[in-house]
Amino acid sequence: MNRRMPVTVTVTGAAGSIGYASVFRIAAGAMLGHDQPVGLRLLELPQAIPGAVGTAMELDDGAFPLLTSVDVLDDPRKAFDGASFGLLIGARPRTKGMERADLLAANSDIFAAQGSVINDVAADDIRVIVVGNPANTNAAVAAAHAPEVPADRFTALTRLDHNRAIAQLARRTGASVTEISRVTVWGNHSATQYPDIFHARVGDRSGSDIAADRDWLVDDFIPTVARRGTAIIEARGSSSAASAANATIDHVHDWVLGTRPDDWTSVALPSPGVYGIPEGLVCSFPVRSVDGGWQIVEGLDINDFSRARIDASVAELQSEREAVRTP
Ligand SMILES: NC(=O)c1ccc[n+]([C@@H]2O[C@H](COP(=O)([O-])OP(=O)(O)OC[C@H]3O[C@@H](n4cnc5c(N)ncnc54)[C@H](O)[C@@H]3O)[C@@H](O)[C@H]2O)c1
Ligand SMILES: O=C(O)C[C@H](O)C(=O)O
Repeated sequence: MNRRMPVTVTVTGAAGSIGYASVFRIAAGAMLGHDQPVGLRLLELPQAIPGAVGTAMELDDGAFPLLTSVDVLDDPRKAFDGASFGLLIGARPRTKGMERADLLAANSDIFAAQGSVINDVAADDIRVIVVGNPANTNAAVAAAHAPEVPADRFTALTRLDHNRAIAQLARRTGASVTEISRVTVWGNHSATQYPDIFHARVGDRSGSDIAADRDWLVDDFIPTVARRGTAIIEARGSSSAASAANATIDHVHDWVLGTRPDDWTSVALPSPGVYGIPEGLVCSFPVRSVDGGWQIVEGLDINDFSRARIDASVAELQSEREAVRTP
């Protein structure tokens, strides 16, 4: 019999594509472990409540041993009350022909309001992952409206980019994904992101050896990873859903249960001012999870090739930050 207390996980946009692809795996224990009971709160806009009710019915029908409760709510204050995890997925997704900049104004109000509610009612150990785009800046907005929550509890999803980079590297080298470690995605979850393989290991090969083929690196690897989201929108007519849900679960799983030994992952979190990245900017870094908190891997040599690309993505983050109003 399981004697651990259930933890409350609030999922916003629960009736949407990523929400739907996430909640069943959370209920099955893939995110917090197979010994951790979970109470799910599904937050939706009023017009999407019927869809969320249907999802809740299906969760019931899964008879998940770890799932202790499911609540469908349209009131953020009730949804985040006592929550230990906030998966902030609900947002307006980018559709064909829409620029990310268009999303800034539409979404910053949502994340300001949710940050403020999290500040007021969430559990003291609240950990937030922002998935809704533009994810880095939305996380910065939410954090800015939650002054009583430590800023490093607000993160944004770049694990999908990290996983995409590993998959492309595996395809290129013929290695299994399990043989690949120490990949880093720097910067923004956007086309300016920089997937860095200079410190990676692929079996017994070094990433810098693989990166020596600059034509492949510049013309194939980096743009394939950085533009994968757009390629998926073009192919599917809507943005990635199952892979985004998978990455969200990977992110929280590693945050709570730790990163692989001798490896790291990529997470966007407020910069403490390392690697020349301005303090407070929600930027993707190489990180390890230690005792339930993210620690940036410091001291990596950044060559000129990498520096220019990191700086370009950081410049974009700065312009996004300037475009949204924060207190
Ligand atoms: N960071 C990443 O790696 C990544 C990857 C893929 C998609 N995304 C982003 O994730 C977001 C969700 O994508 P999706 O495909 O699930 O979209 P979707 O349109 O299928 O679902 C979004 C859901 O959010 C709900 N919603 C909107 N505003 C809300 C609010 N204020 N409170 C609660 N719910 C709200 C909508 O009613 C809808 O059901 C989009 O912004 C998309 O661009 C991010
Ligand atoms: O919605 C998008 O803009 C794309 C999405 O963030 C993705 O990376 O798949």
